[in-house]
Amino acid sequence: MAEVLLEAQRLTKRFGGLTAVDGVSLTLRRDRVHAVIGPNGAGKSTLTNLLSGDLAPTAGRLLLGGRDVTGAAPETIARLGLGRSYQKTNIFLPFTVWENVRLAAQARASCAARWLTRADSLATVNRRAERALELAGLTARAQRIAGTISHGEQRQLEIAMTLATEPQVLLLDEPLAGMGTAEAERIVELLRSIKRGHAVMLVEHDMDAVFALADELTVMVNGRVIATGEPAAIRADAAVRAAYLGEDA
Ligand SMILES: Nc1ncnc2c1ncn2[C@@H]1O[C@H](COP(=O)(O)OP(=O)(O)OP(=O)(O)O)[C@@H](O)[C@H]1O
Repeated sequence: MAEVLLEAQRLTKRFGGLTAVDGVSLTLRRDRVHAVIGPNGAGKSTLTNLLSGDLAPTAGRLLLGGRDVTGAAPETIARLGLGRSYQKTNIFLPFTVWENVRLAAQARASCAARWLTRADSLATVNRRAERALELAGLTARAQRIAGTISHGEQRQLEIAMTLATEPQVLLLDEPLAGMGTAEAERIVELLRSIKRGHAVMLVEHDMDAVFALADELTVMVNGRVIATGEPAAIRADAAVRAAYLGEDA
């Protein structure tokens, strides 16, 4: 079995009287895509925020690379190897594609840079940015202004910016949102290629993409996990079909 990079143990998040995430356990492994699906309001974004440290859990534990990071700040969790993309884009539209990716690479380097000479750190940042652009299939777009590339390319840029921090674990929140079929197919191919070396958690409503990519799925409804397993088992699960796919059990 591939190496475990992230483990959530019975994570819970309450907002006042509402339990948005209710005792969710989840394991992310290197070289695997783990999709989290569920209807609107199921708690997928809240779970993502718990894993990235953007929200602190009310209860439960979070382990990253075997270290307990429960309640740690997002910057600490990012430094320990977790990168995430957001539903709302973080791109600086007036800047070039290259400048956006370089800024993301620089954010990661700011700590390490203290130990390096300026020239070394600059070279490291540039190398990291170039690699991220290449992995995301955007090398040919490097000098374009980010606001002028297509919606699909902007989502690729978002992924490149996440990769530029050189994470081990990637949390991708609806990377296919608002895309046409051809663009979606390109991103599916891209995600398939970047899963090598990374543990990927994919939150996505596009079921074709989910079933094309996922090695494992977790299905959430009302904050709870109702099923976890391989795609074939999830497809066949009566509770999932009834609760989520809208079919009679
Ligand atoms: N900051 C918050 N304060 C109060 N309630 C919240 C907060 N964030 C989320 N919720 C509630 O928690 C529940 C889960 O929301 P969440 O956004 O995690 O679901 P989701 O599965 O990501 O939905 P979608 O697919 O629409 O993005 C919802 O009932 C939502 O209204």
